[in-house]
Amino acid sequence: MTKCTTPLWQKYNSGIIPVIPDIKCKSPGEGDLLAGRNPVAYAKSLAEAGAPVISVVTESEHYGGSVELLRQIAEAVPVPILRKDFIKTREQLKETAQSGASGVLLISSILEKDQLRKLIDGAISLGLEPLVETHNEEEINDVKEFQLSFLGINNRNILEWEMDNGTVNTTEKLAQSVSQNALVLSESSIMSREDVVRAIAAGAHAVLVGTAILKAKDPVAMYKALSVPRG
Ligand SMILES: O=C(O)c1ccccc1NCC(=O)[C@H](O)[C@H](O)COP(=O)(O)O
Repeated sequence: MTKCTTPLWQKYNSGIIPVIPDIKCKSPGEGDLLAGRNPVAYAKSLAEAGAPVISVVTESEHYGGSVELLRQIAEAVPVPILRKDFIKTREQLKETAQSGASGVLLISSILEKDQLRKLIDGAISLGLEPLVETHNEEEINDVKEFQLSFLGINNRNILEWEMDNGTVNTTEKLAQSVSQNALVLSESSIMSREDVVRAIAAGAHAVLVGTAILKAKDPVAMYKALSVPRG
């Protein structure tokens, strides 16, 4: 039950910092991010560049995504796909599994603890690897009772719709407080190699990057530039 973390650990153990590209068609802060590109072709190019996992934002109103896009990318790309959305129900988990995703984001700030527990169990029972996302010390403490293989630290407060200035400082503050033997993913606001190095030095094992790759003149070159050797 480690569909996403296995390839991430393999990359990490090979000495390269694993970078998960995040595909979002637009964002509240940046507007259109695809600039006329086909998101499926974009996903394929990043898988070919070495991405061990690809993340797809399916929320439609703010990020322009869809479950249909998730399905198309999962069908076209030979690496595990992680679904990012505001998942609150078992129905959404079923839809995620049926679309061909391997992992699913569960956001601790929008879920009661019991609801989160049920969704973690539900995801696992459907063959999905849950990525449980936190943003502050309280949330890190709240999820300590769960045995997690994949834990996210979002450098932004997702409830502010990307209008806040997230920084890797959040990962630097929180990564050492993670008590599980989990793969720790630093998400959002990672713009440079220096940010990647800082996140890993703080205790993260992998990073998730959307905007910096999407906005680069040459996304594949940017992807490779961010995939730096570890320490
Ligand atoms: O991260 C979330 O909790 C989330 C949930 C549902 C839809 C979108 C969500 N966040 C947006 C992202 O996933 C960011 O695109 C991602 O963290 C990359 O951030 P950035 O590199 O700053 O574009």
